[in-house]
Amino acid sequence: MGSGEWHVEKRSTLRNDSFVKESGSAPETGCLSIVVLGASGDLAKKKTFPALFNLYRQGFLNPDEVHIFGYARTKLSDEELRDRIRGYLVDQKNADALSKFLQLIKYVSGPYDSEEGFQRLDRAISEHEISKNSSEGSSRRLFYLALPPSVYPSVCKMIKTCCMNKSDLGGWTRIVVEKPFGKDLDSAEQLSSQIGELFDESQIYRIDHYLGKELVQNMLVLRFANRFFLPLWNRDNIENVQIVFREDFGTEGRGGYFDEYGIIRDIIQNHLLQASIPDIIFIYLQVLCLVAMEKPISLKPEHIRDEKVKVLQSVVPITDEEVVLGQYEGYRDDPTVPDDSNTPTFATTILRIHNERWEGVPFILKAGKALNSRKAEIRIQFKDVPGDIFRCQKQGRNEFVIRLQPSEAMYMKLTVKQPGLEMQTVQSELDLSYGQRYQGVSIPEAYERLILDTIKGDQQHFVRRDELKVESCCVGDLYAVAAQD
Ligand SMILES: NC(=O)C1=CN([C@@H]2O[C@H](COP(=O)(O)OP(=O)(O)OC[C@H]3O[C@@H](n4cnc5c(N)ncnc54)[C@H](OP(=O)(O)O)[C@@H]3O)[C@@H](O)[C@H]2O)C=CC1
Ligand SMILES: O=C1O[C@H](COP(=O)(O)O)[C@@H](O)[C@H](O)[C@H]1O
Repeated sequence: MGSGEWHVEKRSTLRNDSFVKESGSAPETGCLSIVVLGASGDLAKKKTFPALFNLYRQGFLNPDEVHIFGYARTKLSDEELRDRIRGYLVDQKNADALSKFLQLIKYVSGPYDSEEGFQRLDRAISEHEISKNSSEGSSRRLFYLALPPSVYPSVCKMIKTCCMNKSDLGGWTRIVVEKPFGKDLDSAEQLSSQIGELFDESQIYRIDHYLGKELVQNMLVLRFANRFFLPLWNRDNIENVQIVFREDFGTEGRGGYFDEYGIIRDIIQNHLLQASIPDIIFIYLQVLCLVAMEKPISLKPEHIRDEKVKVLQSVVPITDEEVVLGQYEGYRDDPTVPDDSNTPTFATTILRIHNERWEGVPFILKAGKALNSRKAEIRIQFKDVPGDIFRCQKQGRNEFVIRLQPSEAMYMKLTVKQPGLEMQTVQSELDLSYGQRYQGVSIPEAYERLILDTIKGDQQHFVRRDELKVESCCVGDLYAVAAQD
């Protein structure tokens, strides 16, 4: 390879071979049925079906093996469902792939709590399996719950009663559930128990799609494959860590869902921490874990998740003084939001981690909807240089910034000599912007990657039950503050 050239391996080779070797699980083949429950909804059309289409057109879903089923209460024909989602499937230019993909989709309408509907769904899946497996073989059934969490227990019960894979020769049944996983510790535990009575932990994939974002997936590599960071990543060198999520749009008709959960559960608990504050804060806990955790003993999912749990267990209870909540003007104008709603759409809080590495370092989490820009980033701010000899100028701090979106990038802010005859300092950047450095490489959408992981049985980027419990504990204080206000 010439200088300046680089080589991108196919994703399947990149991670999975090493992972499969470590975990000892063999790649699986055979008939695959993917069932999207809540197929009439917002998530299904915006994220789930587009991710499935992208996997299909890149060759990750074999048309000889796969069939996709939509299930929801709304009465629709197969063609009506296809028409609803067609506009969200990107590669409109590749009409052939698009129409072949749409033909793989069938729709079954039924309630979420009646065996009759799920028996019809089971028959549709079985017909597909029989048509694909001329001789009996392993069959794989993936149920994706693109639904409000309130219906998870009944849907899981129906799947267990009516729709499990029947092959004695292998295969599996897996369940993907979306956050928020409950509203507080009690409801999270209750939901976990209800689902846990029906399925093994190895069958349950709790999805937080921020864990599928390229730069979040890069965190372990950055931290543990670079000598640069190893000695600096601690309380001796780091002043604070900021994890920020801003959206420049509001609830847009999702108020019915959002108002019940709020920004803490929507984002902070899930994506940023995966604990339990307004929906936005939920997102942040997982990201925080990746920034703060110790090196796992291997890349095995259980080893990584063990280290994340330790971080969450070390989070100190949040105090009222370190929480600010707000609601954007106009939120209550959304017809799906109650006129007297007090639900926060903005939250900022400080988390403190009581361990040897992080004692005294504030982790500042900020998340908000309908702000003036859209951005998600992790900003590591370093301490000032001791004994600064450039006193004439106020030196900027060193910062390491990981921008998750938009335009994935990471850059280091550092002080250099201003070019010229004078000895003056100036802040500059070492910049790795993905758009420039990896031109022509398409970065997979988070959901693509995570759905592929569920098919491969890799739970590394999903939330384990005990992680969820500790998360809910650590943000429980935040919920309490939100409830007071
Ligand atoms: N939308 C998004 O961008 C994202 C959503 N999520 C998560 O995905 C899940 C689904 O979200 P989303 O698609 O936005 O939600 P929707 O409100 O669009 O609900 C999805 C479907 O569920 C059914 N449904 C809605 N409300 C109820 C109810 N009260 N009881 C029973 N069924 C109901 C409806 O189908 P029908 O009436 O036809 O049965 C609806 O089409 C949530 O857990 C959310 O947190 C996660 C990340 C992003
Ligand atoms: O889970 C959610 O995430 C989206 C933001 O996802 P992004 O990948 O587009 O950044 C957020 O809008 C939504 O409220 C929340 O439920």
